[in-house]
Amino acid sequence: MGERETGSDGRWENGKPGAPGGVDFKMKTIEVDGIKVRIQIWDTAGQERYQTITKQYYRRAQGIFLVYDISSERSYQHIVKWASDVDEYAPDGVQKILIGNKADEEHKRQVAKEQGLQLAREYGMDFYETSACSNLNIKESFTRLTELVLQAHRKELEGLRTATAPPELAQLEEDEQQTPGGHDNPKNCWC
Ligand SMILES: Nc1nc2c(ncn2[C@@H]2O[C@H](COP(=O)(O)OP(=O)(O)OP(=O)(O)O)[C@@H](O)[C@H]2O)c(=O)[nH]1
Repeated sequence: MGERETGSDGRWENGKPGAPGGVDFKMKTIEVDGIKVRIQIWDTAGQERYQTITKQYYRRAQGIFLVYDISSERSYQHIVKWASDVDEYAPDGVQKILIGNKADEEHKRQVAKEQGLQLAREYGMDFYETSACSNLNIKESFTRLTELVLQAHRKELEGLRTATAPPELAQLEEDEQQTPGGHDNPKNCWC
């Protein structure tokens, strides 16, 4: 989707150039529930000729936007194919959101909002109509997808928090005494 922001402090940053054909990479830091989350965004091309490459990027995805253009019935019909590719190549727990983009082009609309909602319901996904031009629902949809990814990885996050928490002082003293080279046994060493 054609995001247009650039720069740091919550705005888009261009990723390293040189990602292979059909893939655009950007990074952004957003805050969700008081947690600062740095997200990597891989924008894979829709064209058929890039499919072999772009499918490889699904494997490590944690969240995916399936995007159609509200002014193109054809792009809406294509979502079925994208969804089946995602099922085949993305990890099981991947979080997905359906997006109807170009909502600013109301005069060219070919896909009713209800059709988007209906498809999203069928797939059990959240749904947003967005506009990269008028900035409609861009922040909301990224925040929601990040929220879903965080929720899906809550257990891993809790594990990380526990693992990095500083041990209690008493625990440190206890560990020191059990160490072969600890003060209670100066003759012991590691060699
Ligand atoms: N009016 C309008 N135009 C948009 C919007 N988002 C993207 N565009 C235009 O649509 C065209 C395609 O945008 P891209 O960002 O290249 O779309 P893409 O899905 O990455 O295209 P592929 O790389 O072919 O998959 C460009 O001319 C954009 O300016 C939008 O929200 N509203």
